[in-house]
Amino acid sequence: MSKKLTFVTGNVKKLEEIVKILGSNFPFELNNKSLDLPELQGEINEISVKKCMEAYKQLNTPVIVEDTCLCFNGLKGLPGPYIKWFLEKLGPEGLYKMLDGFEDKSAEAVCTFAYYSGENDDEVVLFQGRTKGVIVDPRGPRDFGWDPCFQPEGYNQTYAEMAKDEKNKISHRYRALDKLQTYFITNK
Ligand SMILES: O=P(O)(O)OP(=O)(O)OP(=O)(O)OC[C@H]1O[C@@H](n2cnc3c(O)ncnc32)[C@H](O)[C@@H]1O
Ligand SMILES: [Mg+2]
Repeated sequence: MSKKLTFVTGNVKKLEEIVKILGSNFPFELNNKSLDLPELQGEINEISVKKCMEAYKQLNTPVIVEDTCLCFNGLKGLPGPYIKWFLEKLGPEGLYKMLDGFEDKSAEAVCTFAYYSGENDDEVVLFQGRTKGVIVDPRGPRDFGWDPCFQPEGYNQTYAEMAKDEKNKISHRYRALDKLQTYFITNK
């Protein structure tokens, strides 16, 4: 193994899923570093690029970060990147109630990985995965974020009710990691 990459997150549940999804099929050594990185406001891609550069500034080594958004179509994409704060204050029930006055309960979970090698001519590379669904009255275990109120399209279970392996086959995170994996396997 030549390259070492550092994945920076303060979220253990994210890390757990990433390790499971990648399994042994990843050509680089992936270390984890827990930092609470500042997240600037803006559009999804811009936030990810800035988060990645901030991680690089702090660690000075090739880094990967991930940012997850939950976009309500009825609210024109909000809370989007601000979902963490909405979830923290309102909980999954409150997220569902936010859509009370809206007929459209559809939403999209968006996961963006950002990688920066730190090498001179390189830029931050993004890998994005999206999963469509609807926001429902929460059902299932409460161990990971907004999982209880997100029901993926074509399923009658919420992410929280699904077996972890099943979520990991269709999730926003899986889809983003699939692209990231292909990139690193091709650029070994
Ligand atoms: O250190 P980082 O990686 O930023 O970790 P974080 O917890 O701050 O994560 P984000 O900034 O990406 O904010 C996303 C929010 O959505 C939650 N979340 C992320 N992925 C999720 C998933 O697959 N299912 C449910 N909730 C999720 C997460 O717990 C946060 O509250
Ligand atoms: Mg964060």
